[in-house]
Amino acid sequence: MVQKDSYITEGSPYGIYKLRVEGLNLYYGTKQALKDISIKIAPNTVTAFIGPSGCGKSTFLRCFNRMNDLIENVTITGSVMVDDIDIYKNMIDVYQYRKKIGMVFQKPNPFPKSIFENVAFGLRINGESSKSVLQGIVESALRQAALWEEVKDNLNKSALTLSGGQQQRLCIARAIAVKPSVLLMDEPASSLDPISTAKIEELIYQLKDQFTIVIVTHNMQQAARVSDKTAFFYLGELIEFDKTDKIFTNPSKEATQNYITGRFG
Ligand SMILES: Nc1ncnc2c1ncn2[C@@H]1O[C@H](COP(=O)(O)OP(=O)(O)OP(=O)(O)O)[C@@H](O)[C@H]1O
Repeated sequence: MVQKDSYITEGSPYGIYKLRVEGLNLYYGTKQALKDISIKIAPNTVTAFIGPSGCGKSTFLRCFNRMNDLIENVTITGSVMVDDIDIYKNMIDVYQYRKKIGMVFQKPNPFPKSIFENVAFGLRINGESSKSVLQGIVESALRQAALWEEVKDNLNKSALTLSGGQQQRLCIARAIAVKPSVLLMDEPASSLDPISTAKIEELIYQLKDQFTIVIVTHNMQQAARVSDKTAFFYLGELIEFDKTDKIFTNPSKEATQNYITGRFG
């Protein structure tokens, strides 16, 4: 039996990685934005992507749910394996696949619908119509997103009446209601005040029991607080990937050291 702790800290003793990328290159037209990226991410961990603006963090994050497919002129080579399946191979049904991957964006983007319908949205699309099932899952997702107590008496109110921090937790509830196995977060707290940010960070920490989480952040304190492992990117390359403590206290590469000490970026 694998000890969960060794799973988390040492990666995967039996080679079971949730996400495994090998030799990934991505071009926007002729401009290369990602260069020969390889990385292995263990299940039930939080991985932070850090690096100066324009280094490719968001582009790389979008490779995991094939969102770059929606951008014209993008070419991708190499492999991105999720649960040991290469998601860029032709036989993948992208629409079905994306359901496994939740995404939370920088700016909260609730639909102009009620709080309840925002969380129920993906479930309804998946064909769930039973009121009691929907109610149960909506409540559970809102509880997991630490929003239930604040909204339980107002589930029919428009989501747009919530504060920014509440809206972001609602978006997290919406993402997790359909039970994805991976949760991608692109600077999820950058538009929020410190109290809302602390709530989101607490949430990320708790959600890793159920999901594999990858978060892009400009905030190095945040990366240090919430992540198990940190990947430092620079000019489209993955410079260093290691345990978060190591990256922030004793990085192996000079470029990482320069970045975390604020010498550039
Ligand atoms: N849709 C696009 N078309 C062309 N180039 C793009 C596109 N999106 C990103 N790029 C370029 O790819 C590079 C990486 O951008 P990306 O947004 O991934 O970086 P980032 O590290 O997430 O930056 P930031 O921290 O500022 O969000 C940049 O040079 C950017 O200009």
